[in-house]
Amino acid sequence: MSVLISPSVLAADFARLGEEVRAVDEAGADMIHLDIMDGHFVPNLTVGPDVVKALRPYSDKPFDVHLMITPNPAIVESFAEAGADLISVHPEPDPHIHRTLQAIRAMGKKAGAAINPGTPVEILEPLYELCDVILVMSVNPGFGGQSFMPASVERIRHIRRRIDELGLDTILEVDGGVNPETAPKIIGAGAHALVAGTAIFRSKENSYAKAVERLRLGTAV
Ligand SMILES: O=C(CO)[C@@H](O)[C@H](O)COP(=O)(O)O
Repeated sequence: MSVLISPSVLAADFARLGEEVRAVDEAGADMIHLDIMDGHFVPNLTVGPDVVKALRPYSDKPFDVHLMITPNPAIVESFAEAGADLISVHPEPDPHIHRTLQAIRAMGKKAGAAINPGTPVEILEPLYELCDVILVMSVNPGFGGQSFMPASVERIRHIRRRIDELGLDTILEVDGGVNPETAPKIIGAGAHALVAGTAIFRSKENSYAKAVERLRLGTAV
């Protein structure tokens, strides 16, 4: 299975977001990752559905929207309407996570469950069948530029094993501190979708295409 790269525009130039989305699309990104934060579930604020909608014309690639928000069905729906293709939500703050995941699928979108580093992987047990994506946070969410938490490798391995045991084709995606050094460990543990902000938008060689390919191969190019 080839590795999917989903650049996180959290690290992009916010004054030129549309151009940045187009640039990573042309650089070979498989998806565009949009981090939505409400200042409650995580201590930061980003953008809402209007910005997602405004960015939609800049790329035909799937919009991979990660909602770091306290649960709110109307807000989830507004991101679907804005053009999200894949919507990941967190079980930690959501007392009705099954309903939320089912609602996302009912809107014709791929449903994802995202879990924080401190959340036991067992929280996913009742959710696997309802998910098209499992998003493993390898940093505490809220900010870009943090270091990959090494304990994530064992968590990824465990989730990969469960996906395979259940015979599912769930996308196993990892987000936080993903770079050319950590990518091989993440891929080796069984993930096949990588979210990266800093390693792409702030890569030293100043080529989004090289940065994307370097992550995809999990080696230097
Ligand atoms: O969701 C988040 C942070 O909460 C991530 O998507 C970050 O945006 C990843 O940034 P890097 O660790 O790649 O800089």
